[in-house]
Amino acid sequence: MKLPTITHIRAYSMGGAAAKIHGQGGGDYHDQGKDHWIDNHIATPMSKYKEYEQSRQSFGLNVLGTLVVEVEASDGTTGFAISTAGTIGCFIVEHHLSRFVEGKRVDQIKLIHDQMLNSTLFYSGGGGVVINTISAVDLALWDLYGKVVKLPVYKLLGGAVRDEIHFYATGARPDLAQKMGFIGGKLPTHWSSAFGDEGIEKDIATLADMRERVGDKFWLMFDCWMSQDVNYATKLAHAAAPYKLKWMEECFPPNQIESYRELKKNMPKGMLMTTGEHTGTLEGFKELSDAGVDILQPDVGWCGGVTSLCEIAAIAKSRGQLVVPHGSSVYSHHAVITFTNTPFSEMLMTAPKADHVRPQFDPVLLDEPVPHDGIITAEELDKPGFGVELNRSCPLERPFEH
Ligand SMILES: C[C@H](O)[C@H](O)[C@@H](O)[C@@H](O)C(=O)O
Ligand SMILES: [Mg+2]
Repeated sequence: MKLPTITHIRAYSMGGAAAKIHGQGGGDYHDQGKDHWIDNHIATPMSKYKEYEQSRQSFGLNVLGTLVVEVEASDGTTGFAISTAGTIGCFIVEHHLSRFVEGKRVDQIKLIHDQMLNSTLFYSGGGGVVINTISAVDLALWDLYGKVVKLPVYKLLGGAVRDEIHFYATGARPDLAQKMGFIGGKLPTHWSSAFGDEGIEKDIATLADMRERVGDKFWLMFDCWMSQDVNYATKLAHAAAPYKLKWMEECFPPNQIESYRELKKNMPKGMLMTTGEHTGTLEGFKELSDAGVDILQPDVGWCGGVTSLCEIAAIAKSRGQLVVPHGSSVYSHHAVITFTNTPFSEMLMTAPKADHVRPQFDPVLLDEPVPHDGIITAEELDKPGFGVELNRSCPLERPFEH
């Protein structure tokens, strides 16, 4: 089969500080409207500042906005993907990365990936918005390739190793998630080292209440979003053990490898330590794996795309560790269903009260699949590419053209 070449790459943004319309959700799923659980006194490294304690949007968590990357082939087929990079990402795609994409064949994804990574090293530092942007291009290329050869991405990656993906839910209401058929509920912590022992008491009270509601078998986890120090995390883990907390997630910033190593030694035996959603390089994941992280949690839109996610999964596999990507919808589903060390996955509840299942990247992806009874089947993923289309009625802007 003679494969077409890529003739155009285009970048659009939605939301974020540069946009007129906010609270749309989308690729930057923290860019939600008012009274949303995801912006209600969640503990962060900024919690120590009174003015930034209540809301993560107040310190700019939704400042970037959604990046949409669209690629077009010489046969007219288009592919696209999204991530969290907004207008900055549009600039990088149009004025820098486009030169590595246009003119290549649709199957030259790994070559393009390596050129994007190496050509941006002088300003990416190996992570952050540059890697988010590269991830969106990589995902768009996989989508285009699948749509050209009329195969789902998971089949391009070697096929499913299981018939279904089972999900835990992240949100304020694990008790409701249990009723929806999820296998567990991950609670954001609302307090942190900045609040001392009182913070531990308050989050433990929430955990105890949830354990009462869900019974003994349902998984409960804490997501600590980089807000702790080793001593606080150690005390919280031991206080949580009687309530069968399954894991402590992202207690520290991504580069505090020694803190993770220390916490792993201090934690109650059997409790898992997880992290990775804000790490953007293979080297970073290797260091976390070396530090004893039990579950690596890359975000496929923030770690280098599917191409990088497959390499990260191999790092975990080489040590008998799991890779359970941070919630990233179809972009993660198509990869994890081909991974033997991903026994379950994450569904981020973006409904404002976490009381029903809303597509994570709503409203940007048309036909975005969601778990039913906590499950998505391989069959539901059986559509070309990532199986979704761009909702062109969204307020998308193309700020730069190359
Ligand atoms: C719920 C957490 O605070 C974050 O908002 C979430 O995006 C992430 O940490 C997660 O693991 O889902
Ligand atoms: Mg997390």
